[in-house]
Amino acid sequence: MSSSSSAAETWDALTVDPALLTPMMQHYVELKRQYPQAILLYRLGDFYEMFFQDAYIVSRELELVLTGREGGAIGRIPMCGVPHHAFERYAAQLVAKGYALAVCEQMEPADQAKGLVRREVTRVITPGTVLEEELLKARQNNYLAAIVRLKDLRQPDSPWGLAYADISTGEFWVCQSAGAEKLEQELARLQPAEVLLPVEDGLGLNLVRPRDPQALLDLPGQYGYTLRPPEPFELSVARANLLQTYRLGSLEGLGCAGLPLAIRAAGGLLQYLEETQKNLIQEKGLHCLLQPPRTYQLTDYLMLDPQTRRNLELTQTIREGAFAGSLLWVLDQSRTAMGGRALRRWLLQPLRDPEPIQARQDTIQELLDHPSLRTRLGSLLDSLYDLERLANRVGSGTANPRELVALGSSLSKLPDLADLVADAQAPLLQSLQRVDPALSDLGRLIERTLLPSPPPLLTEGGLIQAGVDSELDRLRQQVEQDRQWIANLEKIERERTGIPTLKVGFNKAFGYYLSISRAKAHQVPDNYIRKQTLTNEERFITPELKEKEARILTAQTEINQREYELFLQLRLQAGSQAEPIRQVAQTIATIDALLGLAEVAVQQGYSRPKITRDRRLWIEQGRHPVVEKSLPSGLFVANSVRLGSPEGPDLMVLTGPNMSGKSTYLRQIGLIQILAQMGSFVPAERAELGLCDRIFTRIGAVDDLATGQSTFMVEMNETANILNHATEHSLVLLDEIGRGTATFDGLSIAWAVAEYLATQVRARTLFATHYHEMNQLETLLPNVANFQVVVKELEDRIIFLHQVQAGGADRSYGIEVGRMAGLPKPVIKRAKQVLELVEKHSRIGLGLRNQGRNQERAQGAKKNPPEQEQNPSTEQLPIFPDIG
Ligand SMILES: Nc1ncnc2c1ncn2[C@@H]1O[C@H](COP(=O)(O)OP(=O)(O)OP(=O)(O)O)[C@@H](O)[C@H]1O
Repeated sequence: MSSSSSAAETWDALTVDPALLTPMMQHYVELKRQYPQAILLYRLGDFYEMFFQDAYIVSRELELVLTGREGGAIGRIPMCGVPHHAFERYAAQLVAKGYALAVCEQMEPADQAKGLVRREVTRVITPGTVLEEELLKARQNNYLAAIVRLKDLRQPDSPWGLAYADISTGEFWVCQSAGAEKLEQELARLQPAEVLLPVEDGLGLNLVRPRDPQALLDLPGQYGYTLRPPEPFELSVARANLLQTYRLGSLEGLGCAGLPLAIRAAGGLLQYLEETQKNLIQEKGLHCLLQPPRTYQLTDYLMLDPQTRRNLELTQTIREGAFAGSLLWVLDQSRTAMGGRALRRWLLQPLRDPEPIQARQDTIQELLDHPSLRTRLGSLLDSLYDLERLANRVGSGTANPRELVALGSSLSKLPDLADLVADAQAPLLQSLQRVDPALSDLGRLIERTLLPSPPPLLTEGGLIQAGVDSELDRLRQQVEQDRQWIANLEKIERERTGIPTLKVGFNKAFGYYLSISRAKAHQVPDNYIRKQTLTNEERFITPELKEKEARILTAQTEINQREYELFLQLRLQAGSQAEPIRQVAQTIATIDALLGLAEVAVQQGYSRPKITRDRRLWIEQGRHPVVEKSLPSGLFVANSVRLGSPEGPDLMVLTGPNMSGKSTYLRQIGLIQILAQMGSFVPAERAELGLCDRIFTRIGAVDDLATGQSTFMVEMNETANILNHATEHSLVLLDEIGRGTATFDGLSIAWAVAEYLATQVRARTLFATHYHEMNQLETLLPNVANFQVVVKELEDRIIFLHQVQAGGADRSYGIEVGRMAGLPKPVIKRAKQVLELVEKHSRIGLGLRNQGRNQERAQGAKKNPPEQEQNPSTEQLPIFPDIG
């Protein structure tokens, strides 16, 4: 970096002495000090410029050239700019990286300014308050969250309150709970774009970007935090804010009256929006942008921790982080973006109450039974726009003409939608039968008022249909006549002057003119006034021509103004219906998501699972939804499972060679349970499933380099988490616990973990392992059963059958798999010798060879399970009785 720029690096717009700056830079610095937390984009002609530290940040983040500009006595100051027409693209990148932006516009044309051009910050965009369509992901919510915690969350069971909202759709939720782990789970589910946090010194550093080294120690570092002053988060202030915003007398109806931390978080969130969205809400208040908060409890839903979401590849694959290959990729056949968002929410937050699950199932069933309804519903949904986000665009008064047209065309289709489901039986479908007449009227009004393809700008006319407004029609007619007069002028003047090459032209500088070649210029009549002389032509005007032109211009300005006013009236009228639009949008989103699930069920042959209130996990001929779809049709081998019923085992020890399909089997069971609890049909011939409270997974080895933990440490952390939190209603999927350390340590841990899960927790567990010694557990505990994925052994190779059968495998075939992978022959030969020796001499091998003799004792232990439950000291099972 040059010496001048390194000097510049020390300049700080927040501390620089304004006396050293030009008047314009003084103004910049003044604004920057009002928005210290944001990057200030300062409009200069066709560019948004950034100066001082912002110039460095933006040039680094967007890989743009860092330049400089004379700043006054101070000399050159660093500068970086983006062209105004590319604003949205650059803004999207900065917001995605967690920056807040303050956008300063020119409020008057530079050539009309007396002195300094008037400039103002017209909006502040923060990652959680984005409304612009271009900056939002269509099929994902964009959440702003607020957290209130009483003390450091690293202290056990520390209570917290959470509020979150998506201001592009109007959703607003609150909850209150305790314990850092649960809060982390909620944040991982929501992936908030921005988290608000009250802090005592909230005005110092007030933006902590994702992965900022200064991150708050008791909160996950992958989110961006905006530190806020504490007052709006105080209970009395927050409560008053909620009551006032939603014009309520009490919070009882919202269900959060007794949840002070949730109320505080909600109040802080509302106040932040009031502050940052001033422009949007000034006339109407925040209730037009956000629905009243809905209260939920974590126990209303199947809890999925971040590892489980990742391991089961619910929304993205583990390896590439890609959407293709995830469960959502298979499931999402929704036609609208709002349906896509609903489905994603359901997948990340499956239900635990059988009733709403059955309501979704009933809808899917009815759609399955009526193929023509599916087809017609599908094509109607295809023609609908994102009503949920459009509701908020009109509610906030930011919708452009095209968006209003989209709203109108969607609303006027509501009666057609109602007709389609007129005979429907499922209550969710029936909820589309009642169309609020105010909405279909509004749809028709918009369609009657606006032209079908208006320009994106509001001020250039071309918005309003003929016949809507008599004054507008009169002005248009007058302009039309005057234009016609000008169009005829050419013919008339050619005849009058006898100059056949005479033309009527128009340019921005002079307006209309009559053009005549220089050779004929002497023939012009007296009333022609010469305006401009070019090489080959002379340009003239006449008083009459100018008069018509002036009339056209004035009328055009009036037309534009009138159209603009009519548009604003219409938008305001639409805005007053934001809440009913939002509600119908949510119903349509639900139906769209369910129609997509019905299509998947048809295409992939899914069946309706029976939801039970017990602990059964019965799946007949289940398949992995993603692996099945990735393989040629018919190649996936279906497998069954029966766990958790009174007569069935709780814990399955699953053995089998590498590559045989153990992980796939484990995952498919987790995925089927999630599908069932989100209300979907499942890839199985039949399934009967009790509702789970949580699904835990410990699958695969992922180094958590970011936290400096080794693979084994991560594995142990995750295992500890499972043992400490699983209940008898949980489903636990464990793949190769203990393989990250020495064999004997690993086996010992695996054994103890399985034993604890089977006897203490009694969670339904699938325990895949290469330690065949674990098969002994079956002989010792009544609720453990051995299964294996079988292979066919040929003389020179093994064939993977991917079939799960009762009984434990006695071999790993690890060496065979190594040979298939191309390990050199001498290595394979030597490995076989070593294996033989190890098996002969290891304590484990010895113990297991002796186990036959201990079978009887073991059977005795098996017959007395209640005693084991009551007295933990008897649960230590005799593994090596003859040796120890
Ligand atoms: N039921 C099945 N039907 C058809 N193919 C399958 C089936 N299960 C697994 N496979 C295929 O076998 C591959 C290996 O499966 P998986 O990763 O589940 O094996 P694994 O036993 O867990 O292996 P390892 O012990 O090495 O981790 C999968 O990528 C898939 O292509």
